[in-house]
Amino acid sequence: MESQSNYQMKAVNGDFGYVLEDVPHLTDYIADLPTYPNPLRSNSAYSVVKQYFVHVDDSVPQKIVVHRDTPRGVHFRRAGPRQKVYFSSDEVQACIVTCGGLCPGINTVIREIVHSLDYMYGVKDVLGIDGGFRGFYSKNTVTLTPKTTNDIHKRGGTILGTSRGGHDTMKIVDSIQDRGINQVYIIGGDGTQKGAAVIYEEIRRRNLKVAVAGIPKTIDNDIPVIDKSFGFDTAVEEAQRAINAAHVEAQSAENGIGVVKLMGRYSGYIAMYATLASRDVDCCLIPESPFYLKGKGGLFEYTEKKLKENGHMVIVIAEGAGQELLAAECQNAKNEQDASGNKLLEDVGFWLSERIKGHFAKLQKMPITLKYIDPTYMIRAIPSNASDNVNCTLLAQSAVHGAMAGYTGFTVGLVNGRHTYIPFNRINERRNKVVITDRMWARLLSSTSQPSFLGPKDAEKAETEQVPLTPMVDDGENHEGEKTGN
Ligand SMILES: Nc1ncnc2c1ncn2[C@@H]1O[C@H](COP(=O)(O)OP(=O)(O)O)[C@@H](O)[C@H]1O
Ligand SMILES: O=P(O)(O)OC[C@H]1O[C@](O)(COP(=O)(O)O)[C@@H](O)[C@@H]1O
Ligand SMILES: [Mg+2]
Repeated sequence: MESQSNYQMKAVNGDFGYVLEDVPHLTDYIADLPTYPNPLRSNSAYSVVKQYFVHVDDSVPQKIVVHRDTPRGVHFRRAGPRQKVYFSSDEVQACIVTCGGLCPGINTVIREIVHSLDYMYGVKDVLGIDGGFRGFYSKNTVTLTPKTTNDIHKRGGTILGTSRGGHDTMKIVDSIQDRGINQVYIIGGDGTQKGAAVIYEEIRRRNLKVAVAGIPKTIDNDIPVIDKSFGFDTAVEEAQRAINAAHVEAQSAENGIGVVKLMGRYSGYIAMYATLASRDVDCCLIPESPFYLKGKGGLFEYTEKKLKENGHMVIVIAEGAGQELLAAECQNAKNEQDASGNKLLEDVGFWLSERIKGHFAKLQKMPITLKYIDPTYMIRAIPSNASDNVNCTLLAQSAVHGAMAGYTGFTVGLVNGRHTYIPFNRINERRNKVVITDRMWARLLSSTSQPSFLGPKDAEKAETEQVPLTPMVDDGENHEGEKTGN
């Protein structure tokens, strides 16, 4: 096997097109590190498990659907406990930081990191960083113990606080060094994982024995490579309550329309899954699929048709959808960003509701009753559901096993149902988006019967790009964009 490495990724090539996109290890830049037998060897809960320890060569394929002659392709290192660890229990000074927007399950991840470090590895020193990245250099830390974190998974939000902006690499790494921290657990979304990558690089430049582990958090489910991010299931489930309310309101009025705005700045996964789950939604609008209001095949025409057929209609719109339409109409539209550099969006749900009301008022022959529901923060501020709690637990345990085993510069994530360590650059190179020429979006279109809104121009564009609008045969591609569907 040949291997080539840089700060972020070690690509190891094997036979039949096998590639391991490996994560860095402390021994890549620090020589002669001592090792210790994994304390789990004498842990009564785990010692009875046959093959509890992960084999050093275990890896997980990124592409699970293959043909007979397909090369073996990209693999990621399998997560889990190793026979040897690179930290003794009393040497570890860990810290946990949470950044970016809230998401159900953050507290569960915090709890499980603290509990796993203590109960599995005998680590007692765990610090919480207060209020996101800037907390490293502008606030005091909090001590985290199994006792103080025992029931935090029942609460929404993050007990540590979070923030956007404030990422100052030098100050953060100075603080890590000054406090003697040697394991850093960073819970956050795409922005946070970019921040984690530069922290890791600076730590490596300074030759510090500090493991940096990312745990991906995003309610938008827009982190690439991984199957699904924690909290997503909970959010989709909670969104059902808003959609149900919109449906009840719409059904109970003559020509009733319910409009629900859901999260999704750049990716419409929550809207798509909430729509597919509900069956009460007649139209789902997401950032990836441009739509138009007037004329043939437009939203107004479809709304009139639905009201005539059913007497009511439910529309789900992701907050990032239709922003270009809105900007074209509002002269004084702001082009602002939040402290992390994310685009600040106009309220597209309110805008759409007003435009629909205006259209039917002009028509005169069809009076409507429209109710607009914006449950955004209610959806992300709740505790995680049972399935996400288990998901969070396994992610936290995998992160702890990885750091104890000396891996660094990695994000832990589920790939094809297995926990893996993924190099930061793979997580940070792009954003996961709904692919509107893939099967999942086709399923949605077929379940709502909404128009595809692909005007002649879009169809032409798709044709010139040679993207099949409705693939009739299985092309065998495991499109990353449809990670949460197949
Ligand atoms: N490219 C980047 N490099 C370094 N830090 C970043 C970068 N992008 C975002 N961050 C930092 O990551 C944190 C969270 O980012 P944000 O975009 O708000 O949320 P999320 O991580 O959930 O996407 C913020 O403190 C922000 O300053
Ligand atoms: O109002 P805030 O706190 O900036 O959050 C709004 C944004 O947070 C999100 O939930 C996603 O945020 P993250 O990238 O931090 O996970 C978006 O859907 C939404 O646009
Ligand atoms: Mg983000």
